[in-house]
Amino acid sequence: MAISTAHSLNPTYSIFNPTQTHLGFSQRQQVIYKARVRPSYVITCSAGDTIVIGLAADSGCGKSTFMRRLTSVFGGAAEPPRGGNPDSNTLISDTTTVICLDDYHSLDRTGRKEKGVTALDPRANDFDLMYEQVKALKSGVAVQKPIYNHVTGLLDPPELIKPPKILVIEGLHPMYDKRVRDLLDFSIYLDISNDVKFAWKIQRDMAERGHSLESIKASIEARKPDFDAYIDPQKQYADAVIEVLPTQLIPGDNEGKVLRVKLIMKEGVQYFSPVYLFDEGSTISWIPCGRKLTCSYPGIKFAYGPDSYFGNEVSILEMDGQFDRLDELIYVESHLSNISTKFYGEVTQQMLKHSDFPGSNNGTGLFQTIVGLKIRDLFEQISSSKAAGTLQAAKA
Ligand SMILES: Nc1ncnc2c1ncn2[C@@H]1O[C@H](COP(=O)(O)OP(=O)(O)OP(=O)(O)O)[C@@H](O)[C@H]1O
Ligand SMILES: O=C(CO)[C@H](O)[C@H](O)COP(=O)(O)O
Repeated sequence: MAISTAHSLNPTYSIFNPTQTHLGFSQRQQVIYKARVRPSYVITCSAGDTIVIGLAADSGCGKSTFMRRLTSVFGGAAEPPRGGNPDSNTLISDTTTVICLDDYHSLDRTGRKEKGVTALDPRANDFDLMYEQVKALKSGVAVQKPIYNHVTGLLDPPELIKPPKILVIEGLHPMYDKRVRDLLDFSIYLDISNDVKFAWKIQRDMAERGHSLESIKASIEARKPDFDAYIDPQKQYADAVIEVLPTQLIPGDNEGKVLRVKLIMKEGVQYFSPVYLFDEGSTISWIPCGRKLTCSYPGIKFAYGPDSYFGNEVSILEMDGQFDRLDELIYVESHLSNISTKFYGEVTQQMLKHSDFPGSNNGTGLFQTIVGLKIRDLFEQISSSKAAGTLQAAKA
């Protein structure tokens, strides 16, 4: 994608209204903030073919892991912008650009502390800027996106983001603001139940970040009211939800190691046809353990069927338990339809390729991989329908 002569767009496109105050920022704070993040736009030659995917979840719920699986489906490594801020949250590959919506925090760590708001509170985020920039990228215009630095807790100088083929916006609020939501071609919500979230947080923040059990509990409790008010309700808008629950195969289990995972897929979404097990629309329960699939205690159970979710018609595919041998996943894959693979065994191949990623032996990894393949399929369908439209217009 070539970039034409860079120049600012019409000043009326400016994001910041000088009369608007950002949650009671002082005059000085506003000046610093605006200087840091005020975007300078660049017009590109792109025809605006970018498709936009939204991925919502709370912090520590597997968004990065999912993104690594998704970018791998398209091939090529995803890396931060070359020569840019080493603390950038952006990941760029040949096909995809993943931006983290934390970059639209309008209050830095100190600012949030002073105002007594969490990062989940919409008042700590700049939805006008998020909307303008996602809209610009979708229509082929590069933007100077702010960076929220998780190391320092400050807003860093912006980085240039060019319109990619696929733009993924991941974070706390991709579906909160209707204007941003309406720009999404497909949306996903990772719904991690409290017990499981707690187990994952302990595992990561205690082992890798040296936090105490008490501080992890306190941080989860402090975020919960805002999580319930602003993050969780977004799942009603998602085209696909990956819900992660404690297993039902071990009565009273609270270890969070064996998981029951549901893939909830909305019916009637353009360019997306839900995956099914054995027979589309039937209600099925399947225990695949036996000669073709090795299962140690507590085994594996699949379920599939139609259902309703927030008043929408959905299909739900469920897996409870974990795989002993990933190569045998091919047996399960061969019973799934509409998985949008390009060759027999592609799901199994992807899972084997990333067997070291968290969740590779259970439904989280399996369903994330399948959603990645569905996104590739959606992208290809949208691209070919746009190409067909362009050809027709040229003929007319
Ligand atoms: N499917 C999974 N199974 C088990 N543990 C998982 C799974 N996904 C994530 N985790 C755990 O949660 C931690 C956070 O995962 P990840 O970094 O992908 O989440 P995130 O949503 O990107 O987090 P953050 O927003 O805080 O950067 C991992 O280190 C791992 O311990
Ligand atoms: O919920 C979060 C999303 O990742 C973070 O807590 C939020 O971005 C604030 O970051 P930090 O804790 O580094 O100040």
